[in-house]
Amino acid sequence: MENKREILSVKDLNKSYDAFKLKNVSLTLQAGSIMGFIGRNGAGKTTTLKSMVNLVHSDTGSVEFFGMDIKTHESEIKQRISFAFGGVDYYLQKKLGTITNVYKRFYDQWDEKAYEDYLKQFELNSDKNVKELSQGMRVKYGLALALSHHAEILILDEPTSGLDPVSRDEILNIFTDVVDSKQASILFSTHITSDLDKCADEITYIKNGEILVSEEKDSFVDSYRLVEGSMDQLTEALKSIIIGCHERRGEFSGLIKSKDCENAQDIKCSPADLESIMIHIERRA
Ligand SMILES: Nc1ncnc2c1ncn2[C@@H]1O[C@H](COP(=O)(O)OP(=O)(O)OP(=O)(O)O)[C@@H](O)[C@H]1O
Repeated sequence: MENKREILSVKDLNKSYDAFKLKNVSLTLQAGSIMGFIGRNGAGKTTTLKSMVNLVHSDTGSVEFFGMDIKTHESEIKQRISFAFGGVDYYLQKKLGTITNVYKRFYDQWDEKAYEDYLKQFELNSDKNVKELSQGMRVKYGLALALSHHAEILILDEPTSGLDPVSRDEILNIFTDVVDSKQASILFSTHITSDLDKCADEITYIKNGEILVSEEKDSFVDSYRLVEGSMDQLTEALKSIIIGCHERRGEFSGLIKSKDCENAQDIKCSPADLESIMIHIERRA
């Protein structure tokens, strides 16, 4: 990626609830990139994202946006970022125009022309109430707000959940347009790994409150291969390198590290995708 510049740095975040711990969570986001944040239900994605923007108070650790600490420069940082946890699903009885009039007062860099353009592009009508919008339209409205104050980083918790494949594709296209035109970088959580296959540059994977991996998506995906075969092909040597082996109807499937491919000759070995990697890693004891 050209012009790597770190615009978000999370270091060793810890947060304890009664039955859950976020443990030493660290990640960095580069300018001009889309980072997908994945993990099972309850793995700690929302807690991490909320801790970043100080909606959850971490016990220890630091979060810096543009080199400034969120705890000491919160209002300055919040002028330059945007975050959304779910689509706009509050003030259901209010017109979009009314909500926008309140929202825009918080932002020094509000750009009315950009906002009008996004409304047009997303086919949204200011005179409609939120309750009249579909889920996809609510997400688009949230994006129109986020993008109209020149936010440099968008932090979005499951922005595509509940959307049909066509609406999801539209949202992902908007993400890539925004990043490619250098308007903003995006960090978003999702369970829909195929969305990330389409648009993410980087992947951060959290498991049980700990970051398992945070790196470039292509190299992460390429570091694994999917192996399949009949049970009699599952030798002791293969068992020692296979990850998350699963047996079904006399056939096994699992992951191996790409570097171990030469030890799995005569076995069907194919490229992995994020979904298969996640499934097998989660199956690992
Ligand atoms: N305010 C809270 N008090 C106590 N426990 C909490 C609180 N908020 C979250 N948790 C717990 O922390 C864990 C992580 O929750 P979190 O919402 O961060 O997970 P997630 O990865 O976003 O999950 P999902 O994909 O289901 O949205 C869960 O076990 C949850 O019950």
